[in-house]
Amino acid sequence: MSERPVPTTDTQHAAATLDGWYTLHDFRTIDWARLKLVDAEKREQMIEEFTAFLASLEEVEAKGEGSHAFYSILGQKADLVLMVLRPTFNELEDVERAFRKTALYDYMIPSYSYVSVIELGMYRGSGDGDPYQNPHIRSRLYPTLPKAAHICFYPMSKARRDGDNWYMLSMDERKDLMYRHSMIGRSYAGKIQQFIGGSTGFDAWEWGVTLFAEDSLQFKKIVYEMRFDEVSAKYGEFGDFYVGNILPKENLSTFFSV
Ligand code: VOV
Repeated sequence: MSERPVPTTDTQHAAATLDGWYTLHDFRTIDWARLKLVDAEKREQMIEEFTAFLASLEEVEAKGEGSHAFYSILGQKADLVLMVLRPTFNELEDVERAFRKTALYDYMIPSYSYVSVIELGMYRGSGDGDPYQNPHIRSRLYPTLPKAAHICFYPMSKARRDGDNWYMLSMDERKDLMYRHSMIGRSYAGKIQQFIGGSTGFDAWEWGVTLFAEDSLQFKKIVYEMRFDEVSAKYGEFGDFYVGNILPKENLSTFFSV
């Protein structure tokens, strides 16, 4: 049995999508001035408790029931991001609740958040059979997020301007443009892993783009190269970019040392 109805593509204006796990990006800024006032022993206890919270997320991931990524963020837009993937909105809320209960949470100021659902476009169809039963497709819809050295997140939309309106293009035109986009993407195989979250109706932009890489320079290279590609050059509209470094739970003491 398919978990979701199998979409058909060509008869509709909207490109059919396969939809996987719901995704929350929760960006937080640490209130360092307040944290400095906490004595060292209490701070260590808080870090221990937070480590246990991250370990509980790892257990869910090990069971294949969700995934997460925890990264520090460079610059002043945020200090941390917890990216969480779960089968339902309710389970995302469960994670938010558990996060809220940690003592360290009280020293974190919300800076940005983004809600989406892992999405695969079906511009080129999905092959024979029920795509939701195809192991390759499943591994992309319900992924275990990489533990790569670096993350880059940004929201984006496709333009709806007079003249350049993505949503007024024919399916064939969009298919052709997306094919060219995918060819650039493929040239970054082994360097960048991308996760596209569809967010129309969920958040302020239409997609949340999350990229992972071992070499942070690859983010600049792919985004710059794509700017010259028609899909991005004509139709791409972008929000703020958030970049950062993996934060393993073993490094929390160093991260929170003040
Ligand atoms: C590793 C790089 C990489 C690769 C291989 C890749 C491939 C593909 C394929 C094959 C497809 C279509 C089918 C599907 O699988 O969804 C997509 C779809 C999409 N992409 Fe992409 N993309 C990449 C990378 C990649 C980047 C860096 C960006 C940001 C664009 C930029 O200018 O900053 C992006 C955006 C998107 C979006 C917003 C969509 C959905 C658009 C829609 O209208 O539906 N993407 N993408």
